[in-house]
Amino acid sequence: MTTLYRATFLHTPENPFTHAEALRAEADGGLLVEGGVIRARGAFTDLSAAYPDAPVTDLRGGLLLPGFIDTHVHLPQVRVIGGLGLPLLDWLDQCALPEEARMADVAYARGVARDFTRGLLGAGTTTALVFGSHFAGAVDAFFEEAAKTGLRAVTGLVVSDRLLRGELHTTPERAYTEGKALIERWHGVGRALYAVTPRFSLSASEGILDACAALMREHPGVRFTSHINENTREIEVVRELFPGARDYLDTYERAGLIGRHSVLAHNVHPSDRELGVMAAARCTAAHCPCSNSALGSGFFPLRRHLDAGVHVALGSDVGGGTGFSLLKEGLQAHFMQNLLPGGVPLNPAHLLYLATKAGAEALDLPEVGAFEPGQQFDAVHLAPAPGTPLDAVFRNATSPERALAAAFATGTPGDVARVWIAGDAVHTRD
Ligand SMILES: O=c1[nH]c(=O)c2nc[nH]c2[nH]1
Ligand SMILES: [Zn+2]
Repeated sequence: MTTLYRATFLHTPENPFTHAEALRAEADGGLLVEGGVIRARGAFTDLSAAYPDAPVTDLRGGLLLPGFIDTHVHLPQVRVIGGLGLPLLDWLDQCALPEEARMADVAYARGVARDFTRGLLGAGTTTALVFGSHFAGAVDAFFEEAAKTGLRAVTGLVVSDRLLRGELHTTPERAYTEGKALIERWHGVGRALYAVTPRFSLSASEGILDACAALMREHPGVRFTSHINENTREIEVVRELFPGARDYLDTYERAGLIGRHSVLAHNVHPSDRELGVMAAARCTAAHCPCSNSALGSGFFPLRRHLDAGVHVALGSDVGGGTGFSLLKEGLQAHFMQNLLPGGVPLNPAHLLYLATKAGAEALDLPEVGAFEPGQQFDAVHLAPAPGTPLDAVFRNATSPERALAAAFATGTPGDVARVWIAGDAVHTRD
């Protein structure tokens, strides 16, 4: 099936942190999509002349962006968003972990997976690196829900063997066998990819990190994700637990877990050595600004990451984060860099890149992240309801870039009118 989409569209096929003019915009643009793949892109008048028989879907009056890519979000925490006012370790104990224990019940986990997937798609997120559950049945339930809805999900069994609560602990042997079974069942099936996921070094012994490394070695192509350097108290505990490690990163590095397919969430308090190793390994820091603010974790040192050459993408970190919208994460990143002495001034091109192409790079998914011919048509149509302030800005914007800035400043999931993955409509606002 072929469709010619007519829209004001923007995308960042290049990295605006390293390329001038990275933001590409068409005020009256056309995207020719055939079988879910973008075949041609340009001014609408040119495309309609070249493809006069293609049926036109008219999306004028809003903005069409590549689908958002969330590189850090927790499946079992959708129902506990809003536990404000606690630092990380207290928030885990009081808010997150009691809910995560409920995921042992697969029927409960199915409901959570539905809420979660709806939250992502409704915010315009089409690809997500998802911290799964400590329970294999819940991870299965989420893979099934993602397959049903079309969401591109990269996820896995979360493993820990200490310092959480008994129900959430496993053993290195079980972590390996359950992980292996899930990889064999899901990795590379449809749009699903597996991510080996020790929760964080605080809750993961060397034995369980070694089990994770065995899964990575035996299944090339699976992704790796965990947390790092989020909170000063957490870092102290990790230092005590791993007296032989040079730093937090080293707890993963010496197990063989750091490489091109590794995504480490937060990294608010890194050392220069850690940044150097992350850059050399070409792994990614998933920056989660709303979570860092809500949990009081600190200001992400974006300048130091960029100077060291570390790739950075964006994560919502639901439920430490405050919702699924990567527009809100972009705005909060902008605020925090503004407030941080020596912070990086972030313009709309940076924000769009962080919310889209940067995530595709992080996950090594060249088929998504922008509107290049040959890429999948994963897209979000922002079309605010008539009479809203964002609608007023859109109707009076002097350029697509101005409208994009306003979308980050004041856009919400309520402004997401329609979302496509591989050309299929996966969400339509009521
Ligand atoms: O923001 C966070 N959310 C979590 O669930 C978590 N677990 C370990 N470290 C974490 N940080
Ligand atoms: Zn997290």
